[in-house]
Amino acid sequence: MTLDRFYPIFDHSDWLRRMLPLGVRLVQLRIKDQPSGTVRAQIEVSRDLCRKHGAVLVVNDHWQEAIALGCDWVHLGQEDLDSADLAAIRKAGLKLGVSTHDDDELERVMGMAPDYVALGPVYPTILKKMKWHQQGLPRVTDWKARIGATPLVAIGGMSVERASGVFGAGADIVSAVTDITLNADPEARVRQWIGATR
Ligand SMILES: Cc1ncc(COP(=O)(O)OP(=O)(O)O)c(N)n1
Ligand SMILES: Cc1ncsc1CCOP(=O)(O)O
Ligand SMILES: [Mg+2]
Repeated sequence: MTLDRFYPIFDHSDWLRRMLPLGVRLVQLRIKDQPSGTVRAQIEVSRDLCRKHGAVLVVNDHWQEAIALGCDWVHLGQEDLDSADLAAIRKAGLKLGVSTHDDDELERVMGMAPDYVALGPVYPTILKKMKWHQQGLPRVTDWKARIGATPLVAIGGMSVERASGVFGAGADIVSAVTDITLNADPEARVRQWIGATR
């Protein structure tokens, strides 16, 4: 299965309800600091919305809930991977996307046969405080050379205007948060993204 080249990330199923009808085909639900009942309910609603619209849902962090609720994909960062049960994730048939930021992390995750590798932040991000300021485009090219056929997701400070340069550097997929969620017209921005990536 080939993943769509545009990969928005949202923190609530209401965003998916708005954006999936526009043609989003790959989306992440990234919920932080919510009670477990809310997390489960959000995943369930998002799962059903994605099924209805024929989109791929990636659940961030909450791999146990993703298994329990019959989801298809999880995204795990390095700290998540310290405690996640990869065998259980694979046994349940879930696909796995992983975050990387440096050589050691890349070496670690390639041993897990991930279904995509994300590199970030390619550009400075305002979404969260990170140890890395910006990886830059040469790093995208280097990562792609090292992971071969595994899809490479570029994340961090992405915008419609930056997408073609990032694809040119070797990314297969571009992921964005605040370029959409903080835009004055998020629907129009998603339409621009879809136009720029298909
Ligand atoms: C596509 C994509 N890339 C990277 C991340 C970051 O994951 P992680 O390092 O676990 O950090 P949190 O998002 O959980 O704060 C991601 N979620 N998606
Ligand atoms: C979660 C995450 N991981 C690396 S950069 C990033 C944030 C991306 O957000 P934005 O697209 O707003 O920079
Ligand atoms: Mg995480």
